[in-house]
Amino acid sequence: NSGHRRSARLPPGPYPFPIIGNILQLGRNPHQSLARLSKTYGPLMSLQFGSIYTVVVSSPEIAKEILQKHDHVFSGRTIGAAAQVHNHHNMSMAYLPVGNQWRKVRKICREHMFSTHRLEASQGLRQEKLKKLCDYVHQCCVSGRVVDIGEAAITTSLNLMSATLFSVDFISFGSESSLEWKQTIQGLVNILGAPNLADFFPVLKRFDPQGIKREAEFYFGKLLGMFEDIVNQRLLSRSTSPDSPKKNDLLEALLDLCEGSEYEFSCKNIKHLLVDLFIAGSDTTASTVEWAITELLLSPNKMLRAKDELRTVIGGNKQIEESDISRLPYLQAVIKEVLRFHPAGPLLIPHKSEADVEINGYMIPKNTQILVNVWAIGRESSIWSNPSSFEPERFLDSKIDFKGQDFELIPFGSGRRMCPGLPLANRMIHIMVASLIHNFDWELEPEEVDTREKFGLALHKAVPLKALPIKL
Ligand code: HEM
Repeated sequence: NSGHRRSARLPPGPYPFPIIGNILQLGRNPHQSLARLSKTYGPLMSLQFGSIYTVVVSSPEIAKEILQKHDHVFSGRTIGAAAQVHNHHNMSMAYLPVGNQWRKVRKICREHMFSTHRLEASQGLRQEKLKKLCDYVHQCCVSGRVVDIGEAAITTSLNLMSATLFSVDFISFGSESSLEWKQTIQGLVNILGAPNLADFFPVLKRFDPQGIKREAEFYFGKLLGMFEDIVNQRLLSRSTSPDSPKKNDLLEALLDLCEGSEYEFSCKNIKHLLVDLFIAGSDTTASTVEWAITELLLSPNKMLRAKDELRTVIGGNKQIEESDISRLPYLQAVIKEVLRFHPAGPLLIPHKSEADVEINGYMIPKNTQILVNVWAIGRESSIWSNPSSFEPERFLDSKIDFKGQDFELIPFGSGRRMCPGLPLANRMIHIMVASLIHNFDWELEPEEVDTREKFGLALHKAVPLKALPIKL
């Protein structure tokens, strides 16, 4: 609150206007505006968004202080009105405070979904979905149709996720149900990422001036209903044919947990967990794939190098498998470079301080919203040479990785709130990008590629990439 401002020890920042504070300075692309402001005010900067006092972190050193050294204090979340509908925030992994229930949900996912063992067991399911992507692009080749890469990527990431989570043949390219899933999930992603005046000004909360809460209620309700159908179908098949072999997926494990007493987990918890995983995992993965293909098309030499590596390591017409990834160092460097240059969560998910803490000689009061600008860190010229050019080579002789230990590259965050989906995301991104470039050549249409960004819960291309596939 504005009282904090009078203390000389708060981090510096631009002057806040009465009532609105610094809201107008956010602009359309807050990650870019905040990166510019931090050039003036430094890597620990204060802003006031209506009633929400916010600190923006823009250097690896301070990110380390916040996400590692003082992790226990900064692991809270600020929760907007949109996330509170259907009581989601009280069951959601992404919004629950760090405590027993949050630990329980993270543990369930770690053990039953993201462990190497589980991911190895489910990779065959993903392999089938990858083949669908290749078949679809192949059809486009035959009929001379351009492919909207972002669309193809979101359909595929939804399919890869649904295969891993509940082995359902989810959506097919261009089908009606596919459109419904995509629109519902993207609708929810957009609504959760949209700045809401009712969050900045609590007096407006009950008026819902932008209709965000209403829209969130609609999309959440729809998605919860869709997952309910899937859960009910599985419950039915478990009860009608108890002797048939168990499915090797997260849903089966979750239903087992519901039946056991160990976890106190209910069908309701399952639905809310599935919502979280789909919201956090599908759009982020798809937009990363779209950026990767965009950057490779803009740098024909790098595209050639990535294709050469695939031809040498995998050979001819074979489809890539997840176990090939470790033998593809150039592809890995490409994906690291994409995550540096176009991190899907440019400001992470906002954190919140749970107590007063001193960082770098400045006071950060309890309940401060914390934004970590990983986009700015990724483009900082004192850390990276030629930060605004796409150079996967920079990672070839470097040990820097995005697993949360190297604070100059933290697209998945770090510390206890770090993205739990990283091991799955890592596999999905590599196999999608590899499939798209190994099996096809691409011709750009139109000639010029637009690389502007559109801010949201996931950072997207403002103009979708469309390219014509050519069968090799
Ligand atoms: C390119 C792909 C992805 C990127 C860049 C990404 C990035 C992130 C980031 C930056 C956070 C917030 C970390 C923080 O607040 O400090 C996060 C949280 C989260 N991610 Fe991911 N993610 C990706 C894919 C996935 C996938 C595939 C899943 C699940 C299947 C997933 C599930 C989650 C969940 C549930 C959270 C909330 C965790 C919590 O608050 O405890 N993400 N992710």
